[in-house]
Amino acid sequence: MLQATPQEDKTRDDGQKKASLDAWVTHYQSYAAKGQNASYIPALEHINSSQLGICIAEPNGTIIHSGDWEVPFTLQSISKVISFMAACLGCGISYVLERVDVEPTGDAFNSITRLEMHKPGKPFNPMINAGAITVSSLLPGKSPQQKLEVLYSLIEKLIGKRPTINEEVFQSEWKTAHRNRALAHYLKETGFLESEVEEALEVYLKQCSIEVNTKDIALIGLVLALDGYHPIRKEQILPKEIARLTKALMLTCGMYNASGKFAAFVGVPAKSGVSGGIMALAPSSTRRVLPLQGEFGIGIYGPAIDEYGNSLAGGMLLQQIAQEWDLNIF
Ligand SMILES: NC(=O)CC[C@H](N)C(=O)O
Repeated sequence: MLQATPQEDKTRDDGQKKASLDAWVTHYQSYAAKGQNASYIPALEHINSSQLGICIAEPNGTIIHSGDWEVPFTLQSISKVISFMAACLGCGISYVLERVDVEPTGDAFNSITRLEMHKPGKPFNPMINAGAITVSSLLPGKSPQQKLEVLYSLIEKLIGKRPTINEEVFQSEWKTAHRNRALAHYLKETGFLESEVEEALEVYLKQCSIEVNTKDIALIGLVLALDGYHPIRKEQILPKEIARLTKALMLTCGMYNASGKFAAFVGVPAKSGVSGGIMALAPSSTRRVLPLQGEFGIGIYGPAIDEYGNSLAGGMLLQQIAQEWDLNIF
């Protein structure tokens, strides 16, 4: 009996995956109208909120994408994952965990309440603003520029290009970051912040303003899925311990106070940002049914967010993919 060559099989398979993504993106795009852009950062308010795009990155270099996958957006809270990894790489896991815990809060990402309720005010985890501002202050380097350089070079290794900052978004948030300033002052008073308040904020808000597209974050997700191994560079970029710890934090705290629901009903490590990005990943699974058995990274963009700050249509799209492709890790 004639059989298709492996190459033909793969092409057909990718075509099927792309057709599924196209259909789901078209379907879920209409749900964006139920969400709203993050208006507390003025520069994000006027972005076209009906956009939805996705990119999948596989270890063999295959990239499958659909919709508005190429549109640039700012990392926002997705940057917390990268700064946490960079701080662990630079100072060691135990040093970082002396200053920030690994417990979910169930509170909004920018909440201040637990800092005062639980003495001595150690931030609960690095995926909420209090923890992420602390982590930014721990990055190696004496000045904000040096700390940011550490971050940029890790990102460059991960995505293969030097990141740039969206200056308009940075300025817009810098001028209005009253709550983040309050958090940073409180953390300074309790001794968890290692740099001056304005310096920590500059690093944190600039990392939030780094511009990416869905392919970039899918690649970062892929490296995490492979426990820190970069399949295109063929290099272990992060120690396995850091990659695993980061994935655990994404699963338990990455979708803010909807993290429990995501773990329960989607079941993959994911991290969102208020600009509408979601970085997710699928570790390999022998239980999984076709079409995707190996590890892969997922990048999603849909700027209309829900009450928790997660992309509304993007979250639904991720849930659909996880269900259809049997990605749930549990
Ligand atoms: N949830 C987010 O994406 C928050 C990031 C944003 N820059 C802030 O600090 O508020």
